[in-house]
Amino acid sequence: MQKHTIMVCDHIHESGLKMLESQPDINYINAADLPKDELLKVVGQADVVITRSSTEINEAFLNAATNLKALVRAGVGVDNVDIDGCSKRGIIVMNVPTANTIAAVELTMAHMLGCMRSFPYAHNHLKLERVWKREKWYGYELKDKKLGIIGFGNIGSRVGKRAKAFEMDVITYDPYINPSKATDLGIEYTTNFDDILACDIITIHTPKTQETIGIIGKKEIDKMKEGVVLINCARGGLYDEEALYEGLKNGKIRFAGIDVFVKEPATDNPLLDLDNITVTPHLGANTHESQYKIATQAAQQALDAARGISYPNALNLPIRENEIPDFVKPYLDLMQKIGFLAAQANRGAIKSLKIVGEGEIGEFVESLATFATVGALKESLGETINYVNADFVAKERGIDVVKVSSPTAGAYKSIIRLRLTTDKEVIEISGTIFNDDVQRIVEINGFTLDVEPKGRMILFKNTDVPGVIGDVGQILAKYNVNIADFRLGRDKSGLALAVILVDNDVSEEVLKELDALKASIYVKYVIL
Ligand SMILES: NC(=O)c1ccc[n+]([C@@H]2O[C@H](COP(=O)([O-])OP(=O)(O)OC[C@H]3O[C@@H](n4cnc5c(N)ncnc54)[C@H](O)[C@@H]3O)[C@@H](O)[C@H]2O)c1
Ligand SMILES: O=C(O)[C@H](O)COP(=O)(O)O
Repeated sequence: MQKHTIMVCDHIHESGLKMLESQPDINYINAADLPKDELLKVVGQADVVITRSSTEINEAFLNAATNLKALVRAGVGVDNVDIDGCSKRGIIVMNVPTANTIAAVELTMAHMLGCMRSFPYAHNHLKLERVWKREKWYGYELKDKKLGIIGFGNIGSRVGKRAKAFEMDVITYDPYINPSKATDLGIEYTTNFDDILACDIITIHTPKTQETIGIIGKKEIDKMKEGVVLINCARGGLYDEEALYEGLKNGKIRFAGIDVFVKEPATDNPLLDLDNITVTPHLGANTHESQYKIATQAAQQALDAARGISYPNALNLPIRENEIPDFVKPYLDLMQKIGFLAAQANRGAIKSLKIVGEGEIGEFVESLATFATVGALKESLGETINYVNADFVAKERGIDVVKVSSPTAGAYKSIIRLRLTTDKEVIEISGTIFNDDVQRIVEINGFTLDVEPKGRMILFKNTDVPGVIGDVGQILAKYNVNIADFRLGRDKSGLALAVILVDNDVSEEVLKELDALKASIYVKYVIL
């Protein structure tokens, strides 16, 4: 039995570990307790890894992970993963997007309440210092305060709902959502960031991207109300930490609730020296319920990926299987075969690929191009080319990939065409699907045909003179090569192209003999 290795690089709930341990085809390695430099020495064994935010998936990791095919981030944020680096290497990156939503939402509410009532400070005063001083701990209420939410996705929107239950006035800024997502909940939607800066409390729930790093800095804090409260349970660095420190120190920011830091573990962070901040060590996802869900989902995703079954929540696959209509799938499969066929029939350094989708299939030309590229490069790169790295590899090799779509397809409902140009020649192949799933090559280099693309195929171009078919048949018979199907295309200039499907392997000797026929223009042999 072929065994796949799944390595767990960070601590996940034992429910997920048990799922991995119990699989006969899985070699499971728990490397969560290894120091990260030690991890690099063993990660080369892994086909699939499961990680959390504590493992940096950078160049050094990827260079060490020589067998890695897929990575499961057991959580939401992938700012610790070099996704481009993974894509270049054909590594599929998945996350587990919603399993920790509630945990993060509730921690955000806890921080908000903690900030309003100085909860941890009052607690420590009594518990650690044994001081009973009720008048020292007057707090503030959430009711009637205005909450500004930056980022209204899974977490932000649920924070909004809960804030409404506290009778807060809520406004959100998220340029990427349909405003009705907020307004349907009675939450104001704004495209003016200053509306957020004018709030009593501000919380952020965006991913960490070039656009959101430092989205709150000194300039923004200057515009805020005196005594504003800031919450960050999303990612360190969304609030510029120096500006946050300054604002807390000079009292412009009355209080902050912070779960995440630029550098973690954050035991040396100057923010910890302040006494108007509540901090937690990146606990947003750390509830029993959420970690159980994340670990079991991550383990299942890792198992499916290791076995090549599916890649749920893949972030760098250009095509999401569940978003592709059923009628498109056989065209994609056919396009990959056409790419493979074309590259075998026209060996050499590929210069360009022109992918055309006509008719209904036209709008899926991007996906057709990915499949054509995989097919065309499979001849030279074998299994190292896949749907994740196809675009990168084509670019790296200087292959010009041209995509054309047209709403009409002549006599067909849809037709797909590939023109593959190498340093030697050009080949053009077109295909279509009949009766929903019957694949057919309908044209090769201008010759109209009707061939099922499968198995061993001889392409024989010749001058269209009497006796050629008989000669070809005789040679194949002489070498015990059985003909399964013989399709002929002819053109007006007196040339013909035969596509001969055969049951047995065809040797060089046979091909040479066919090519030696007087009528022969070329002989090509391909295997699909
Ligand atoms: N502290 C924790 O342990 C913890 C736990 C879970 C999630 N998180 C983090 O919380 C964040 C949100 O997670 P989610 O599950 O809600 O993600 P999500 O993808 O559901 O929502 C993110 C939202 O941010 C919006 N957004 C993106 N760029 C924006 C911008 N420039 N301005 C305003 N809005 C923008 C998106 O449109 C989206 O609606 C992520 O950074 C995630 O890593 C942290
Ligand atoms: O993005 C996330 O899912 C959270 O920040 C949780 O990260 P963690 O798995 O490292 O706790």
